[in-house]
Amino acid sequence: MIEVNNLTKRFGDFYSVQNVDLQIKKGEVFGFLGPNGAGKSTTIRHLMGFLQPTEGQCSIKGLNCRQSTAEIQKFVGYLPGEIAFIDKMTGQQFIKFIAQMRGLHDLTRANELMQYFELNAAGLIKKMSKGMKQKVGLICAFMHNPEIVILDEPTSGLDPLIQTKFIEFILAEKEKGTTIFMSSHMIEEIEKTCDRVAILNAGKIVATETIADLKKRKSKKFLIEFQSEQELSRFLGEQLKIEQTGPTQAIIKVQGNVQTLLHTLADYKINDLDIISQSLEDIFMHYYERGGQES
Ligand SMILES: Nc1ncnc2c1ncn2[C@@H]1O[C@H](COP(=O)(O)OP(=O)(O)OP(=O)(O)O)[C@@H](O)[C@H]1O
Repeated sequence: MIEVNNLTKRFGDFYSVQNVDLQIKKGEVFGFLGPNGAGKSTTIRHLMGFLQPTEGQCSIKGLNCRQSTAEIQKFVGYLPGEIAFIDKMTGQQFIKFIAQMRGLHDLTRANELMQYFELNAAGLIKKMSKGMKQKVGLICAFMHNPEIVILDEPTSGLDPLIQTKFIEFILAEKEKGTTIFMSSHMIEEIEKTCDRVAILNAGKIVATETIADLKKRKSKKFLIEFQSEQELSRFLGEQLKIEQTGPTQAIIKVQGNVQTLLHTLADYKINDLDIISQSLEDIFMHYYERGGQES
């Protein structure tokens, strides 16, 4: 549905994105993560046909994004990272203006969305908060019921309540079969909504994974307080991933089955045991910091 092949963009001597490959299937919700300046918006701008690739190409439904921009925009909904609003318009006037440009006369869906996202769009855009402007952008991206939606940091500026509503909204769109490609810094929203995720670091894709696979790799840490130093030193001889964190305390990292650890612990005198679950955020952080080398 969405194809990015060997996309490379150079600004002067600087490579903003390099050899980026992405394939997003029909009906898939695909997350695009990466630290600030990784090249997410640059990739998205190529998909919308706003930038000419230095190398490679992007296509949506088989249409070249640079050559068929107008045609693609008919069936794609787009939320830019920074929206160019016409400040002297009210939110309602802007939504109507974008609808007219799209040849959309029925504003039923736009009104439903305004209600859903709790937006009063009667006021001037220039007087709106960042979150209100973001809601105007979201309504413009979805009001024509597009089959493909491309969102650049959709929850930026939204309060936690609306972020939660946004997650429910995306899940409902997914049910309807909408194909969604979204960049984000919110790992929770990616975890809850996406089928797959690609991680970009310094212009290059460092990982493309299903959320299900990432979740399987989550490890657990067991923080154990032994009754004595002798018990801990005896335990240090076990074939486990043990890190001593105090005279009688150790952390054991377990991935997957905890049976071996529990079985081993039965032979030791312990005072206390705490379990620390690794979050998906911890897994992502490895990609962010090390450029893809997971520990
Ligand atoms: N028109 C441009 N001219 C020169 N450099 C640019 C241009 N557009 C983007 N860049 C550079 O390309 C890199 C990637 O920028 P981009 O906006 O794509 O990152 P991003 O991943 O979207 O970041 P963020 O999470 O901060 O929004 C940055 O170093 C940026 O300065």
